[in-house]
Amino acid sequence: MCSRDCCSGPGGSNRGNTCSDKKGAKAGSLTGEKIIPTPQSLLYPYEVIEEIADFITKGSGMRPKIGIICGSGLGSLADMIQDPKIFEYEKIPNFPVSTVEGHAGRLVVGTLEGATVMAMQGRFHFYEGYPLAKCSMPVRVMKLCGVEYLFATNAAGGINPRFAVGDIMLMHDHVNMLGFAGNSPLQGPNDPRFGPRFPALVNSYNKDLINKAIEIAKAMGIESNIHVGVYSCLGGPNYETIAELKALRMMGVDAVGMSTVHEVITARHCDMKVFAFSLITNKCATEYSDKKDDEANHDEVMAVAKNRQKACCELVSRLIREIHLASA
Ligand SMILES: O=P(O)(O)O[C@@H]1C[C@H](O)[C@@H](CO)O1
Ligand code: HPA
Repeated sequence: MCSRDCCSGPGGSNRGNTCSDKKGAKAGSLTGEKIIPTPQSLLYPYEVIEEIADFITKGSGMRPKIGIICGSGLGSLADMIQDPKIFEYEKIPNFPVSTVEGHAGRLVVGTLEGATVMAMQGRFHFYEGYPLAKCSMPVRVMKLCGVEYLFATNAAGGINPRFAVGDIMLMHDHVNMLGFAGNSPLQGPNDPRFGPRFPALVNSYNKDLINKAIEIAKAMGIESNIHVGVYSCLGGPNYETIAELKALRMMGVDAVGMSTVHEVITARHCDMKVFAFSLITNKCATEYSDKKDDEANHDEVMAVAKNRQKACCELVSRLIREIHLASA
């Protein structure tokens, strides 16, 4: 049994894949260590991503243009897809499995508002024990399937006091807390077939798509529930302390979650256009109190997502329609 990350972690086994231990190499090093740190980018070489992408494009007979990542409780975004071809994660070679409630664990390929799309009904989080490169590996699969636009969605806690539960925050920037701690999905040798060694991240969130989404929200009559703001990803799985939330607010963060940022970094590295939003599922307290209401919990997150799925679905489908019409 290999002790490297590619073979260990949730979902565990290395299914049919890339690990050199399979070919008989011994885990170990000159110093006798049993665990060899593997640079993140070596976990999924280009050729492996290409194999996964081929599996999906051949299996679906499609080259999707738009990729969607469904946040916690937002799996219904993928239920809108017409003529869906469904790939259970556990049946996709070298794919991790989803371990979180509200993340079904399947890839859905089909059409939505005339556009070809692929949606992840279930994403991978750092706190599940996956390294960031593994969490965001599906974004590279999307790229090699032909995806040009990434729609990333998440459930998040609202730190901005103006935000109410059920509001939608269009992301226009992020604060990468895991990056501050020295972690990146791009860590390790760079493969220029994906993108440059030092990608710039200013203007990561496509302004045209944000503006179109605001227009759509106006047309839907939900303008007062829409904000534009800054998201930050922490490692989780614990929710934040009051002191952490205060610090995030001072840094200009409006909403906090446990995903998306590393997916956006990976998408921008390979030059995808990005649209992302947070559904505010709970308000984060930034003052000390004894109120139990101040404590976030996943059941509440899921319940709010369920209540607001209709609005989220409409926003996403209308925006996809605009992209499709503009390129037709
Ligand atoms: O996958 P997302 O970011 O939507 O999920 C959020 C963060 C945690 O996974 C979970 C906490 O309730 O919801
Ligand atoms: O308050 C939160 N913090 C972190 N992640 C979250 N996901 C939903 N709500 C939250």
